[in-house]
Amino acid sequence: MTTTDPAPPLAVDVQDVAVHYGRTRALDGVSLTIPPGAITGLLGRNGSGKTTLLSLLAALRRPTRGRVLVGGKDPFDDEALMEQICLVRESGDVLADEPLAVNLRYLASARPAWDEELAGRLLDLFELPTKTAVNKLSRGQRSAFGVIAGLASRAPLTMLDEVHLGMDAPSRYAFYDVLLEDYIAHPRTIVLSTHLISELDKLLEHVVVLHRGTVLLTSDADDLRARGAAVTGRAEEVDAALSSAGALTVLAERSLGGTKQVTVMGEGGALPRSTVEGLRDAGLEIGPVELQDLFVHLTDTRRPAGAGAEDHTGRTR
Ligand SMILES: Nc1ncnc2c1ncn2[C@@H]1O[C@H](COP(=O)(O)OP(=O)(O)OP(=O)(O)O)[C@@H](O)[C@H]1O
Repeated sequence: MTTTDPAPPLAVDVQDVAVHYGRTRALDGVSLTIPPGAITGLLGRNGSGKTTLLSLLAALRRPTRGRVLVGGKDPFDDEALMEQICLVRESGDVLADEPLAVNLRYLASARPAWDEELAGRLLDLFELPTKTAVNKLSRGQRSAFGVIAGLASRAPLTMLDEVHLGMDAPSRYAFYDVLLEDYIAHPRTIVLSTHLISELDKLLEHVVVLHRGTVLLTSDADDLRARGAAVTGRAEEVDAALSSAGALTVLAERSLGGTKQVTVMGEGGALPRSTVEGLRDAGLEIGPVELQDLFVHLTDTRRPAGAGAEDHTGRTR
């Protein structure tokens, strides 16, 4: 490999990891893998352990128990490997009193694959003032700076921890476009921790859901989408077809005028093909399930543990 060859995307392997902050178990018995060269969504409710997990992958802390491997190696105390790992957090790891331009020069010197041209293009896109100190920027401007730091680093493992949360909608959608375009041109492992699941749905290729410090689910995103379907049609036709469709779990219902969309999930895994065909034969439109609906269902703490499947009227079968 010459010095100009980009480093390959890095895989992540987390083995039976625990992180305890005093009596708080931020992570407990967490084992998961993150595939190299894919965009992974790290999802979880507030306090589920996302930031703690990312800080382990970036070698900012050691686990209380277990092993973290990035590209097959322990990143802790491995400077060459740490250069390949970029974590951008909303709190920002920046020279807060220094102007943006100084921060960008620092990043360019610290990141082997830093792309000056991309950084400049994003500065223009987000209209950031380069002479202003970071601590004088608005929240949205600081978020945009975090996005620039993450994307222009082109790190083989790039992790953005809710960094785009403070950006307004046009800026966020511009970010998603640039992220996808740059990821296709320069494949790397990207992990996005986010609460804005519906906005990112189509970008995600792999999903990890943490819940109360444990792994609730880890899956290829398309396999997850195939567990359910969004069924749309005239309200009475949707109701009639679903009531004779067998055991299904209703994730969400939306109505507009006489039209209804019900998002359903098959019991214990994928939705049977025969069920989908039956609904289609009834003249209903079948679309993919939204990850947001699955996420809300899976992490709904109001649902009693071990509750049976519900039909579309909410009755347990
Ligand atoms: N430095 C710390 N000291 C003590 N407890 C902590 C510390 N950092 C996190 N925790 C606790 O660990 C748990 C996991 O926190 P973490 O920040 O990893 O969650 P998160 O999923 O990123 O949450 P959010 O979505 O709200 O940002 C929480 O209960 C939190 O209160």
